[in-house]
Amino acid sequence: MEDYKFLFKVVLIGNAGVGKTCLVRRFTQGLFPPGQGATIGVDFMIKTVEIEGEKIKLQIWDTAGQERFRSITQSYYRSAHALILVYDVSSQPTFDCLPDWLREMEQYASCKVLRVLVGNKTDREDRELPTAVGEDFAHRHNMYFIETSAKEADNVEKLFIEIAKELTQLVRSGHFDKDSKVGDLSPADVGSNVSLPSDRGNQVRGSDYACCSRWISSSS
Ligand SMILES: Nc1nc2c(ncn2[C@@H]2O[C@H](COP(=O)(O)OP(=O)(O)OP(=O)(O)O)[C@@H](O)[C@H]2O)c(=O)[nH]1
Repeated sequence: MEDYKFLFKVVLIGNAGVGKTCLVRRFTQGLFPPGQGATIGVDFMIKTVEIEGEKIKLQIWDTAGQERFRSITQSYYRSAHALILVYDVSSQPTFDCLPDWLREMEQYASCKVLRVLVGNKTDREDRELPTAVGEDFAHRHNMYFIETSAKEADNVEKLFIEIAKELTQLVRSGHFDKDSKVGDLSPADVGSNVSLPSDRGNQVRGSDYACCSRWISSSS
């Protein structure tokens, strides 16, 4: 058995070009990749972090933002413990699409999923979305909120560490079924220390979202 306490699946979604791949690369490899292409379908990376002396393995799924991959990427929502919905603070259209992404989440993800809204590219000088606008959206939809810059490595570590902390607490409090089986989308190396949202698929009950409605932080 591998040496970790919990394995969590974290899935990034959001419009093409908002910086999902850069956030994942920054966190897992510590770099800001120069001019890379759009994600095709889905990609994943693994990073183990330490939370209160325990090793927590994060399996981070980076999905393609382009519409044509939507049916592939949707199938990854259901086994996610956390969904990170990313928009670009310098692009109003990426923010305007958030309600569509929320509908997708409600349709395809577990109602127990931890939902995080991320406003990326805070380093840009042509910001269109003030912090308060993102905060307000997250608040209204019971999501955590944080602003990041993958380029400047601002809040990226914090984003993933806070998710790992929160998921660890949720598992310990019985929010997820501890020993439920791994979904069919997992790679072969997934060990037995895995917890999954027990309530999958379309059975969304609005009230269940309240359990995930806290803030991580906003950079101001
Ligand atoms: N200024 C700035 N640019 C960023 C940041 N993050 C990403 N970018 C740029 O935004 C563009 C798109 O980044 P990606 O990470 O490929 O975006 P994506 O969301 O993964 O896109 P898809 O794979 O098509 O869904 C690239 O040119 C990045 O260099 C950031 O924090 N600041």
